[in-house]
Amino acid sequence: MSTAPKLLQWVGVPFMCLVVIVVVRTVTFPSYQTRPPPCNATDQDFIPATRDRLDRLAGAVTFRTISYEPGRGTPEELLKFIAFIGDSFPVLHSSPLVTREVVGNFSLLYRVEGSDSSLNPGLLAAHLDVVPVTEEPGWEAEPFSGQQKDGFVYGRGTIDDKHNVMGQLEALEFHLKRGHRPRRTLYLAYGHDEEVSGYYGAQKIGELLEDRGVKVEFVLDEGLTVTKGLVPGVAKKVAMVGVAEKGYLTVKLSVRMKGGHGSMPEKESAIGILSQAVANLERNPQPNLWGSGPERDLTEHLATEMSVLHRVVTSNLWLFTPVMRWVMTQKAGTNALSRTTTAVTRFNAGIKDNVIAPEAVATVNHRVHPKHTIQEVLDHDVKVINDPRVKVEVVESLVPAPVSPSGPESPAYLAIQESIQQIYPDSLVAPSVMIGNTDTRHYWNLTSAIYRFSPNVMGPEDLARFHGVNERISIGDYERTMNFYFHLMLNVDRPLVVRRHEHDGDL
Ligand SMILES: N[C@@H](Cc1ccccc1)C(=O)O
Ligand SMILES: CCCCCC(=O)O
Ligand SMILES: [Zn+2]
Ligand SMILES: [Zn+2]
Repeated sequence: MSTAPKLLQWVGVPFMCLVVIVVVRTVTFPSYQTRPPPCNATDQDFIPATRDRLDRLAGAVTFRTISYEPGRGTPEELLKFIAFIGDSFPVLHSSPLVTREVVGNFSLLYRVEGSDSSLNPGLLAAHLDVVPVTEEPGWEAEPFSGQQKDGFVYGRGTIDDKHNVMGQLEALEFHLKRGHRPRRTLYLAYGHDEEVSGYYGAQKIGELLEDRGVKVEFVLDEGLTVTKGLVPGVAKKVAMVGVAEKGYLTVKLSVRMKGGHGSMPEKESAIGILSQAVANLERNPQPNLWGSGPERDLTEHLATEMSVLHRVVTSNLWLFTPVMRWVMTQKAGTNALSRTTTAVTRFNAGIKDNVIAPEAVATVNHRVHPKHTIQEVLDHDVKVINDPRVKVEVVESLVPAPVSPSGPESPAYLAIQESIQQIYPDSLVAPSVMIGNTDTRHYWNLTSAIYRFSPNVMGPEDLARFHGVNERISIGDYERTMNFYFHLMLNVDRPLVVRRHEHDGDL
């Protein structure tokens, strides 16, 4: 037999088999998207973003409740904010159903007594503090003004995380004002130092609840959001519910050399050596683990909603994972889902123009992929730095969170999904990995059903607003935030058993 037919036989036939398998899997790949039972909410079951509600959010933003370091914040601002909250929600604060405790001097723990003690309490979390404002220019409104402009409320904390604090309290106030008596006891836990790991706030709340033997049905804290234009190949909005949370590892790099007069420098300096180490870290990212952890579920939950080419790839990850690994690293948001990230967040050296710096110090902030270990991340750093003169020290670390149940195995997850779909009927919902860290680390012993989600919409251009310039929330999104919590409080106020959710294809 001549070469050509033999080549065809040896290459053509297997290739055709491959094509058939890829096509069959694409057309038969299951849809994970479902719709909840019809919502029987009436027009009265709606919280409008009225002037007074917007003014309360704007008022909350004016308090400079900045966290700098663990144990170093702005106590007087926190006390003013706490008093403002007390004045803003008179029904809630005078209800016989509600008790409020101040924990760790500046954190708040509300308990709303439910009538059915057979139901485990639920816990909604958020935080009172914010990160500082850097000297980066570009704010279109004063960062602590709460200014309402062009349909947005501007300011530090408007999406991280005062919209959740105020949105939850507005929803509860609205329920209680109408005489609603919850069946399920509900905790509202507001830490005052989340931005510096929550050791004096949420940790104390978690310990206090544990000491009381409290077990909760679920925890919902801040997290990723409803996203648009973030998932390659998906035109619809995608609500990403964090069922997992990356760990973190903060590393201090330091180099000590001989100082001296700027006129007689040695061949190498502490600054130069450390700069090279930092450059090596940035040029050699931690391994790409996309597809080995819960981020795979996010993609597979959206496969049937994607444009054809993306759908072929995501329905055949057995073959195309290397392709996905490349695609997902092209943008910061999806890269953060794929690997342990490396962010050099501080670099300090030198005291005077004509003095050789005897020391250079840098801080590296890693967010650890769920399938990575702290030691593996450290080993990679040391290997890549490849210079014994650079001292590598662990400042703080946290292992990745346990993965919470999602989908049909988790009624709490479905109640969150249902609430999202009632507010964003055109949005898809999928489990995801929380790429930042939250106070939920302090609630691991209270339940295995821990979720991270914030009910506002973020596009690619919005991600930089977290901890960045022009943090803002649209009036529409704040209205949807309040109403998400209104519906959630109703959707969890029954025994959480799995209810049949119709598959999109069934409708
Ligand atoms: N939530 C903030 C601050 C934080 C960092 C690390 C642990 C806990 C909280 C972040 O993710 O950056
Ligand atoms: C990315 C969303 C926020 C992460 C938690 C925080 O910075 O408070
Ligand atoms: Zn936050
Ligand atoms: Zn934050």
